[in-house]
Amino acid sequence: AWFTHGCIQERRENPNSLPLPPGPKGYPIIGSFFSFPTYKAWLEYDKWFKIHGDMIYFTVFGQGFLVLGNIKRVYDIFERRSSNYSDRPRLVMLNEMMGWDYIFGLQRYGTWWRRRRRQFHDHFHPNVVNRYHPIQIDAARAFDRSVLESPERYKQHIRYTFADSILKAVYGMDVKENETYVGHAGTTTEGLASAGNPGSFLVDVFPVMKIIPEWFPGAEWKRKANEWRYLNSIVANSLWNSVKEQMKAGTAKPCIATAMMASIPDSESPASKEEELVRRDACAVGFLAGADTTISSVTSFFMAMAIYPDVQKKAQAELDRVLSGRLPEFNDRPSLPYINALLKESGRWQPVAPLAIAHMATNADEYDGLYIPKGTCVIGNAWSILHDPEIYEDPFIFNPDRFLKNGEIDSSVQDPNVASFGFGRRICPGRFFSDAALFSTMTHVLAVFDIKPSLDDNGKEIKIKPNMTNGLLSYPEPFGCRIIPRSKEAERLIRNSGLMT
Ligand code: HEM
Repeated sequence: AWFTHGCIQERRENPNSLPLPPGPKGYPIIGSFFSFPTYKAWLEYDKWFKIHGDMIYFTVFGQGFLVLGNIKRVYDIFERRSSNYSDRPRLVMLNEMMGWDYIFGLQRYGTWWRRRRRQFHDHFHPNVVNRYHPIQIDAARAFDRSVLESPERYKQHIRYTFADSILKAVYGMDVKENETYVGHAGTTTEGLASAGNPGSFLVDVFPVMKIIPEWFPGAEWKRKANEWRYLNSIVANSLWNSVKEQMKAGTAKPCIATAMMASIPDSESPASKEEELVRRDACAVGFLAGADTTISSVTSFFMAMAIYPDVQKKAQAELDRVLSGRLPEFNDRPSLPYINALLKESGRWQPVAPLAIAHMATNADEYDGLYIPKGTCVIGNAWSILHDPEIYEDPFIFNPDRFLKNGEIDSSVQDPNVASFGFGRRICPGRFFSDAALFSTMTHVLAVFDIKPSLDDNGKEIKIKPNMTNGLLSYPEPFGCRIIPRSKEAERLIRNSGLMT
């Protein structure tokens, strides 16, 4: 069995003998093992929806999978029946072997998860995230300066910028002194990206493979798992312990970690160790869950701007009108409808998590005359929802105008946030922080730089194909672009931006 929980279909739970949802034909025992998609599964599922309908069910070695293909299905299941569909499958590779268990995004639905999510929510809900706006503006301006110095390293600058703002907000620390941890976090999330979709590693299908030793031929995955596990334990503990030391010495800067530490009940009480662990984990998740997701979004934005120069020009024209020669601030946002539409389109065009993160059915259920077994792994295909041509005309084109009517955001067009940040009780709790990070970074780039495709040896622009990588988190495949200051005045604005913050 794949997961430690609920993988056996129990006949007595289906007293009405309802049929299972439709899906590809499987074989005895192995089920749909040979057709189980592991490469860009969202595209394969999208094809299956056209054959079997908007909800597909199949099994692989007894484990049931339900994939939901449109907004009605995800709403019915993840929102209206959220008490039954908020659990997570336990993946052997991710949870047991790579040591990702302390991250509540991957924890089972229950008290352990709820306590961490509540701590996290207290510091990331929409009414408090504006506390971090000054940090995010500083970071965006530092990003502009770094890109001016070395535009070819813009991807490293994105990582550095985001790490800087999250480190400051969560741990009150500067990225300069903590680059090692940023590197570790990057390496561990690479592991998460590759192992997070069910079926990515054979050990998920055959847990007995756990006992294979590292030195065994072909056991590279096992060596990798051990390395990721080691780095995870460093990331979980080191930054938290540093803040603890600083608090004792009276040198800690006020931040989320200090606020959380101050709220730990009396250190003599037996519960306090556990309370500390809950807070330590809630801080670490901010550092880990936010980085690569936001980085992928910003990189896709660069890719879109290089492919769609007219969109870029429109966005710059709007910024120029509103800013008249200064850099952006958060309170400019209501005056920037085209930029707001561009942000929405960035969340839709190349979703960072095309299948979100799989949920699991706690109990057997009956839905729409169909039977959903207990322990079914339930996947919302965010990619399909965000590329539904009925809702978004020409879905492969990057077109912010689809969200505008008479120069204002058209609220009748479906907001990509209904799928891009996941679903129901597990919806991304970092989305407000992320939205602000994307606004500040994208506006700071567009205000002062032009983004263009790289040139070939004959000085001709190289056409960029918007290809994305496989995995739980999907990133743009490498592409070349040039980032050039828009004018001498823009360059001066960037150089002086350090003096303004
Ligand atoms: C573009 C940026 C981001 C995207 C696209 C994104 C997307 C997602 C998705 C799809 C999920 C899974 C939801 C589900 O299970 O249905 C998720 C969960 C989560 N995200 Fe994000 N995220 C982003 C940024 C962030 C940031 C900046 C943070 C933290 C500061 C964060 C923290 C989390 C956490 C803690 C969870 C786990 C929630 C749970 O299981 O209860 N995310 N995110």
